[in-house]
Amino acid sequence: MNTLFGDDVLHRPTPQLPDGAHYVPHWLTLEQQRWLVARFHEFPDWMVRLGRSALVAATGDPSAGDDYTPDAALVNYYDDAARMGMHQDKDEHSTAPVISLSIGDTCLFRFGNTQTRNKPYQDIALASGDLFVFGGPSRMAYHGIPKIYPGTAPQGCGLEAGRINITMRVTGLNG
Ligand SMILES: O=C(O)CCC(=O)C(=O)O
Ligand SMILES: [Fe+2]
Repeated sequence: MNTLFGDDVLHRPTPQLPDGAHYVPHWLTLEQQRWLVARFHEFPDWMVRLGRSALVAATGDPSAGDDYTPDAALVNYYDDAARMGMHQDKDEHSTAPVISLSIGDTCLFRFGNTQTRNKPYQDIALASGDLFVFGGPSRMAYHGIPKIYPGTAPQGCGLEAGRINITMRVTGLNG
């Protein structure tokens, strides 16, 4: 085994598991692991194009998307009771804008300041189809979702209930 702490060093006793639980050590070969990891780098071109056109629409600057190449997207599903606490999007090592698209139920989006998770903040109702961009001096603004408004998804948006939010990001990571 080609690892620093193989099974000979890091002893991994075979656990006794209850019915229905199955543990298969080393099921994936290294080649299969490499293949799977490589799949994570296949960010779809259509989403890069979507991100670029969103930036152009948001800023009104026809060249705003030229240097923008998102390499990650987070998709969150919110049911009636879901919330997201105030936070900064700071896992990325790039200062490029975050682009947020909303589909389904309207939510209350709390968009705050870059210093604290508390006031001053603004509450904005993000509805299905809305685009929100936070870049430049707002890139590190605290934000969160205190509330979903159930039953507000428009007919034809593809979602019967709940809300989907897609955020595109430039991670600035090579990994
Ligand atoms: O759902 C939203 O509009 C915000 C999502 C968000 O802040 C995040 O995914 O980091
Ligand atoms: Fe966020």
